[in-house]
Amino acid sequence: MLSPLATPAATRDVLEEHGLSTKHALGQNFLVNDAILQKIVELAQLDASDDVLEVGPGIGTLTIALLKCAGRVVSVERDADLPAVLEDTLEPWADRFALISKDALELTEKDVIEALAGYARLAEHGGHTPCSDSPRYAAELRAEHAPHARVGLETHGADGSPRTFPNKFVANLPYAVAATLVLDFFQKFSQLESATVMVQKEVADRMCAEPGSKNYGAYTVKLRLYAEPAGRFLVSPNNFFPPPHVDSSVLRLDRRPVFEADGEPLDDALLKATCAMADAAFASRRKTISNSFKTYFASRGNAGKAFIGCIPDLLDECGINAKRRGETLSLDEFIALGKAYLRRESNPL
Ligand SMILES: C[S@@+](CC[C@H](N)C(=O)[O-])C[C@H]1O[C@@H](n2cnc3c(N)ncnc32)[C@H](O)[C@@H]1O
Repeated sequence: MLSPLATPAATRDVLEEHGLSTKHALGQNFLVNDAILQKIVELAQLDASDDVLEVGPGIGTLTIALLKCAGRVVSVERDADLPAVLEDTLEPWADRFALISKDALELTEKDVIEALAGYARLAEHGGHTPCSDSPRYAAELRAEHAPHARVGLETHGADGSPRTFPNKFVANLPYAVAATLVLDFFQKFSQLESATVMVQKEVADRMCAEPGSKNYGAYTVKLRLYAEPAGRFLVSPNNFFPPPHVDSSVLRLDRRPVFEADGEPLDDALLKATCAMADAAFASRRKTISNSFKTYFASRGNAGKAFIGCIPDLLDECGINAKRRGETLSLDEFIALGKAYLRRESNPL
């Protein structure tokens, strides 16, 4: 068994011991089936060289599975009642686990570096860190002395190549913020190689949607600039305590290896412009792309209104028929629009 907490009885017992009950407002639907944990860690392809970022450890059910299969785990939890629980349930792994108590939507790189500095302190003081003399921990020891230096995020992969922490994001996410968090983390943590996340099934459908389908929208385009779906499976409500009212999916997204359009790297300005083109194309989903662009720019002040006259040329330059709808455009066409947009001397972004 990967996690002794993955049963309804064990989950109820832990909550009762601490005088707690689940909080619906925080999306607290705890996993109670070990077979699902097994499938999550398999999909995430974890090994001891992986450093994992988790959002919402809850009482630690999935966290234990992560600690058994990966190297270090840093978890972010918003519920102020849970650190005391996690101190108990994760006690055997205290040397490889760090908790950041805050809203994951506000997580910064600095928070993660400070969590790493915590590991370094343990290593230096003998702690319980079993591999404190391994090269993987050298960077953290340096982080102790310069906790805000970027070097604090350096670590080494299984093949000994340098990389930065955390390289994998694995979580059973609070559904209300799941879509936002996944996109935000791919944008914010450039070192993330993949995200393996439990989300509401409909959110997974949006993340995986292809052009021309009803689930394809501005969010899909933005996420797919950063990552590609690499596998998923369905999870029914009876695998949670309490059961949610929706079906869930676990989805793995792998970072796109290189951001390229016509052989050129996508820089931040182009990523931002391409995201704006996605918002513009889906501003009025039922309208033609030309009219949807007009609606979008009309709502963006005088500079936006002034840009409306450029829309026919912009579409023409990218070989996009003005009568098409946003949902038919491929990722490459959105990137082409972003590039053409940036070529304009004055743009309202
Ligand atoms: C679906 S539960 C998952 C719990 C546990 N990982 C499991 O699989 O059983 C979601 C968790 O996210 C936490 N949470 C909710 N909103 C959050 C936020 N904005 N930032 C960090 N954690 C949050 C909840 O308190 C809860 O522990």
